[in-house]
Amino acid sequence: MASKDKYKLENAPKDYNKKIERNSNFFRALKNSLRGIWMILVRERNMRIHIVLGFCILLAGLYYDLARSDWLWVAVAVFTVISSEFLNTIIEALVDLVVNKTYHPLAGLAKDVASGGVLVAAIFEFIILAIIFQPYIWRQFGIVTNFFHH
Ligand SMILES: Nc1ncnc2c1ncn2[C@@H]1O[C@H](COP(=O)(O)OP(=O)(O)OP(=O)(O)O)[C@@H](O)[C@H]1O
Repeated sequence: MASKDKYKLENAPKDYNKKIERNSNFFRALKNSLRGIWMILVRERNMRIHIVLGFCILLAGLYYDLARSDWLWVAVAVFTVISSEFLNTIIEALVDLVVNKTYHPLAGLAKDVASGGVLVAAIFEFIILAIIFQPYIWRQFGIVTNFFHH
């Protein structure tokens, strides 16, 4: 495989000599998991966006010196979106594998529902971030109002 096609697994030749076996030790399992994380970062632009956004949120949280309980909500919001993107990528890969580039309404349904899940998670993240950061951002502009105080 040419190096630029390294991450395009769709066209990878089937290697029947390669064995599929259980991960024999912890470190091999860890290596495969890290490879999974690397693959999703390389292949999915949305995942890179979520990660960059996550870092921006981290910096904003440090800047505004969020309370410990706020950090918990922010972490839940960010990781929910990232998890849903993992699930979306798994479903896309499995659907492509099963239908092998042929059209099927159920394939479309599975992909659309998976990507709908990411959208719902992103809306959840937005709501959490709005609730947490609203007072800090408004104060930045001299407006001291906390909509969600009561
Ligand atoms: N085999 C198929 N049969 C029917 N519809 C399909 C099939 N493959 C894709 N689609 C439709 O095309 C859309 C885009 O599919 P694609 O595989 O390009 O996902 P994507 O653009 O990578 O999605 P995402 O942006 O969530 O990563 C799907 O949501 C689905 O509606």
